[in-house]
Amino acid sequence: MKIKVLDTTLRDGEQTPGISLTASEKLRIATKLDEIGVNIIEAGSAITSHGERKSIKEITSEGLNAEIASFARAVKIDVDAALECDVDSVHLVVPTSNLHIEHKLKKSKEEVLSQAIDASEYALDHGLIVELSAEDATRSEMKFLKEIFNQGVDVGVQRICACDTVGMLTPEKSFEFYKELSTINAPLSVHCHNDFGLAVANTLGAIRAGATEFHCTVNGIGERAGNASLEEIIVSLKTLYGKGQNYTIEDNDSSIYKTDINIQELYSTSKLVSRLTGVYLQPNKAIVGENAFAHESGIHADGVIKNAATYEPIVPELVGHKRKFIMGKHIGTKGLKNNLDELGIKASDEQFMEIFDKVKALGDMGKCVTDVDLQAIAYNVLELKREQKVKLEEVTIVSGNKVIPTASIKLKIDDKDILEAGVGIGPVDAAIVAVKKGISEFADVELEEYHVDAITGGTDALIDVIVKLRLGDKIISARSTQPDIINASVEAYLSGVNRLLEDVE
Ligand SMILES: CC(=O)SCCNC(=O)CCNC(=O)[C@H](O)C(C)(C)COP(=O)(O)OP(=O)(O)OC[C@H]1O[C@@H](n2cnc3c(N)ncnc32)[C@H](O)[C@@H]1OP(=O)(O)O
Ligand SMILES: CC(=O)C(=O)O
Repeated sequence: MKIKVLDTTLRDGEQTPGISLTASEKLRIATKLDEIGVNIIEAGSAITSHGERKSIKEITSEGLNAEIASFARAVKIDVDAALECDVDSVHLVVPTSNLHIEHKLKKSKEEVLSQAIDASEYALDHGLIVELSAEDATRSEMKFLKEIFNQGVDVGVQRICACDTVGMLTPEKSFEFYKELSTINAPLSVHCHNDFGLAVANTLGAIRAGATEFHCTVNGIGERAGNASLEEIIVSLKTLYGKGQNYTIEDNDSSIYKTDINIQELYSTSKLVSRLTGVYLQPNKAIVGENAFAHESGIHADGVIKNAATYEPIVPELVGHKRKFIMGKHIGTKGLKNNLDELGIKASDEQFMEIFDKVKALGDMGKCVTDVDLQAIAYNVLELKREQKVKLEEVTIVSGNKVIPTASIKLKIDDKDILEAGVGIGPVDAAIVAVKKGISEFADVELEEYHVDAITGGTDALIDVIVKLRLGDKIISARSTQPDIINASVEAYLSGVNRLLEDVE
């Protein structure tokens, strides 16, 4: 059965407190959603502001394949605002629970019903596709809900949607609820919120019951605890309702439920949305979190090395992610051997056990060992010394409340002095910009992640910086711990760069 995807990252997702995307950021996300096969993009809520209308217009003028929708209340001005943006459709929302009708709208049911139908007719008369949506549907009287939907269908709305606005469903109730609504003569859509952490399960329940479209957001962002997450639903539909663990890209059409989504782009889409919205992903987020395919425990790493299926429900490459073996307290010998092999380090049995003991000791101190830490430990044990290609000679920062943060940097690269300067959003950014310029002749190293932690809490704390750097396909993590955030950042960056450049040579 074909299931349509309405992605509302740019509307409900943007309603996450604190998020406000610029028009160009919205366009980048919309373009990505279109590329990965989203059928309907809810680009925003046109009535919201002048800026919102500008963003939606930029998206509608892009000629994307997806249907572009605007949220609209059941009022003429909202539909007019949507029309001004040249959208294809409106997600026309009307509250249906007594609670919302009496306390929020302060209207009677009859008034709400005629408001919904009038607004639907108005939108249809102006050439829009209408998805008539019931807000707080799951706390509404079924009789009234059906009445609104049936009257909507009678005047020509193309789709209906029932929203679990405050996440009150359970998977069982969801199945029953959407089963009942699936008897209405129109494609049925499900919109679930995650207040009890059940948005994805409830969405799947609704699809099992006959919903043929679901609403979702990338990374599950949205009001309060968020919405049902695109990546979790897609992977569940393709694998759990298909060939399970044996699912491969070639099996795209083998699942009971088929979507147009390119599953291999889910991780890159998640990263894009996380970066542009500034909503940092919890590491244990299913499918796309940094730990979703990371293994520290020795028993797990050993199992995964022998056969990944032992501790991975799907291979990470399926969603464009990567497997990682983390080095900490719980590491075992196989996991460590794997990481040393990846770094190209060969050790005798005795040397290996010495490296292993040192990693365990750091783990006991609460440390997580980065690739560069492991390399340093191994070189120490193996009594190897490698010359660093890029050495930091000087870094100077100018920063304050009345200047653009500026950094000048002196590097020694293969005994050649390099002087560079850079400006940035803050002093750390300026320093990294300057370093990046300094090494640009040798390598284009991308900073993929930057984490900073004040270890001892106060303003005089030791600063622990961990960076993740990419050079082509090669990704490396590196750290520096120092009292000064600029020095720690530059040192962590350069130690990662040196490690990456060793591989190039
Ligand atoms: C569950 C959801 O996600 S709903 C979507 C939430 N999204 C938004 O709120 C988008 C951003 N919102 C905004 O920019 C503003 O709230 C606007 C422009 C929509 C409205 O602003 P204002 O006119 O100042 O109204 P305000 O936001 O204070 O109150 C909302 C009004 O809409 C009414 N309303 C709420 N939902 C609906 C609806 N679906 N249909 C018709 N009217 C509605 C409320 O009753 C209230 O009207 P009232 O003051 O006459 O009682
Ligand atoms: C419409 C909507 O976003 C909701 O009811 O949750």
